[in-house]
Amino acid sequence: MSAEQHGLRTSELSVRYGGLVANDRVELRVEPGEIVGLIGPNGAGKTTFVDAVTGFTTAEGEVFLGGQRIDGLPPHQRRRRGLSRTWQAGELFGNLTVAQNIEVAVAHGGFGAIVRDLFGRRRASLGETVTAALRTVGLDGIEDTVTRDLSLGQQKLVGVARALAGNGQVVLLDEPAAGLDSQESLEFAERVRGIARGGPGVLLIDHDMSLVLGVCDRIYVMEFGKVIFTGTPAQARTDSRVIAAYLGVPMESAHA
Ligand SMILES: Nc1ncnc2c1ncn2[C@@H]1O[C@H](COP(=O)(O)OP(=O)(O)OP(=O)(O)O)[C@@H](O)[C@H]1O
Repeated sequence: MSAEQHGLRTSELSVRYGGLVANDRVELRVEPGEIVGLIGPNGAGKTTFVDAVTGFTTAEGEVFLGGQRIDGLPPHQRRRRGLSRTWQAGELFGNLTVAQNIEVAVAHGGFGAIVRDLFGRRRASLGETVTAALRTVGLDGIEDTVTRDLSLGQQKLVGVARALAGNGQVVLLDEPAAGLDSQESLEFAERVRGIARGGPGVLLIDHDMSLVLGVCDRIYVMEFGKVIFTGTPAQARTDSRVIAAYLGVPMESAHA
């Protein structure tokens, strides 16, 4: 089976908002177990890409998940097939418990790969699914805590657990580390590594360059809707197009 049969792949994905081409024939792939970064200046089209892939905005082009075309499907069916996301603004209900927040996102029998690893081959109960999702982000034991009582860092991780809990294949994290301090960001990077080790591919969008360059296997850089660079973090640090897109700011200190 070719590598194309796994993970997420887009082909010629374009999004237009009136006269603005917000995504311009984007070719991107995320393999299982791989952490891929998507970076670029404000307004480059990163969130638009996540919206297009997950079905929340109209796009032209093709989206494949596990080798199957999914671009004709509505968002909930893409999620059921194993594609999930977090939202930039967070999407948790502060007055619900952590478990309740995750339960509302769990589609029938989702979270397959990780739960099967942890609990054997039988279908997991809702409670097991919640516990497994929290364990993956290092937050086991807080199921009954009311979400607004958590720190911001913990809330971000609950958002990630919630995305994972409906998911088996690829998770798209849209600025998951925004608002975290540098220590929390380091811990978060460890958690992302743990998630990818568990099987799912991860697409990480963030303005924290030390997080993205430190944790990702490969990086895509987007500018004005186009992918202008693909390569390893080490290659990104010295690529003239990437440096120019960040206005000459050294990559290590380029925070938006
Ligand atoms: N619903 C919309 N209608 C019209 N234009 C939009 C819409 N959503 C985004 N845009 C425009 O598309 C372009 C890409 O926006 P997008 O939010 O995808 O960028 P981004 O790279 O995620 O930015 P940031 O880093 O600030 O989150 C911007 O020019 C933005 O103003």
